[in-house]
Amino acid sequence: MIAGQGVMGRTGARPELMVGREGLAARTVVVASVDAGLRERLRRSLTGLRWQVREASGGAEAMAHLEMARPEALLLDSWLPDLEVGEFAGQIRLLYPGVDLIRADGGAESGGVRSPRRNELLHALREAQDGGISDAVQERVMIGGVERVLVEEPVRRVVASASDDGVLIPEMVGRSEPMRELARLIRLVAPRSATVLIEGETGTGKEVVAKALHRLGGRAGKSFTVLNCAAIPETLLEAELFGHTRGAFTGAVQSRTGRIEAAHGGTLFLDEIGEMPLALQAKMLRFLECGELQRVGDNETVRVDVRVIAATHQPLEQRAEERLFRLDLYHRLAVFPVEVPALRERMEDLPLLVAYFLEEMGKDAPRKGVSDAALAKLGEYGWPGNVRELMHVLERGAILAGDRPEIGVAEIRLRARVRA
Ligand SMILES: Nc1ncnc2c1ncn2[C@@H]1O[C@H](COP(=O)(O)OP(=O)(O)OP(=O)(O)O)[C@@H](O)[C@H]1O
Repeated sequence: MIAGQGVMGRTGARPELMVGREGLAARTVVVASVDAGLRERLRRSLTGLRWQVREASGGAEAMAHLEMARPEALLLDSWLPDLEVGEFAGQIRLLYPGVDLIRADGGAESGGVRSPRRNELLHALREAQDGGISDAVQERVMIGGVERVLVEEPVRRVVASASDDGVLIPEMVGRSEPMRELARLIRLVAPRSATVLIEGETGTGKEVVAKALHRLGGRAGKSFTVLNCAAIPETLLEAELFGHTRGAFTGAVQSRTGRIEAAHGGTLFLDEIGEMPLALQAKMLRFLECGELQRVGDNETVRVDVRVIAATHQPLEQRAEERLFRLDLYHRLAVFPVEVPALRERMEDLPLLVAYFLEEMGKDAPRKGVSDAALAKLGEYGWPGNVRELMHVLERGAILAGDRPEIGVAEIRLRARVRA
């Protein structure tokens, strides 16, 4: 069965996914590494590339997967806790000559014919390895009487290349043109300290983009702090962001560090920035311009080094023109604007996203597939809630399918009035 006639009909793209009782991801790869972070990054990127990933933290576990899962490929880290890698690789060659062996240390077995499949896996491996490396230079300094770790501009091992359009971001599932463009922009701006404004409808993945910017930048090893400006009452937001001294206002029984100061050295993600009250916007602008802030009720100025990434689902420029948002703050935030596409604008990514979420759900419960008709139904929908809505529809579908291995058309419950 070939998936996604409905999707194909919509976009003209040809999803290469196989669906049916075997599930959507037809190819299997074993990832053998003691590094859980590397395995996780590989699992995410390879799942997006339609691989079913079996993880092994050592050689013996990898061997068991090779025996049980009969995979097409094995990605082997340069060190294993229980077996000597070179010897293990030699055994694999003998016992499983049909398995594509890719070694992280570039050992002899990683040669051979450079098939598209090998290239794809090698590429994913390099990406995942780079994602784990932070070459940030750290320095301890005293700020406001407190020792802080300051992160200098990093000397990154891998510098983003604007022309490298084949390189996607592992945690962002999608290979459509809008996602390629987004990945290109992320890679360009991540290593810089410029403020980024992420715009996009609800559920498109703005926070995913913000995290990718943090991970690929020089502050990867530092904190990533999220503050949703819409979730905190207006009266508390200033103190939450900037901190306050004891007695600064009724109820301030002790002094408190604000989120900006707490994020020192790292990245501060201001979600729903459009909801920030106008009075606070002036204070935020001052901080962005000089990197200094004053706690509520305090005269002392504190210098804070933080990268600010903001997100909005509102048309912020328009709100600024309507004087609902400060125009000067808009320009300061939008040094580098990034637009995350709505799901309906990249429907060719739908099968990949479905495969990815089924795989994710398969970690806690028996893995399910999706019938052709169900996938077609998903392809005909308008997705006002974007990727988040797709995830929830699949979760609900999997529960409704009960013990059946496949989510059928009846289990796909969509909001009636928003069909494309
Ligand atoms: N490209 C993607 N690949 C994988 N998962 C994604 C992708 N985009 C979004 N998601 C998932 O969808 C959910 C919603 O994403 P996220 O919270 O980043 O959206 P958002 O645009 O910030 O939403 P909101 O505007 O409501 O804050 C999350 O669970 C996220 O992991």
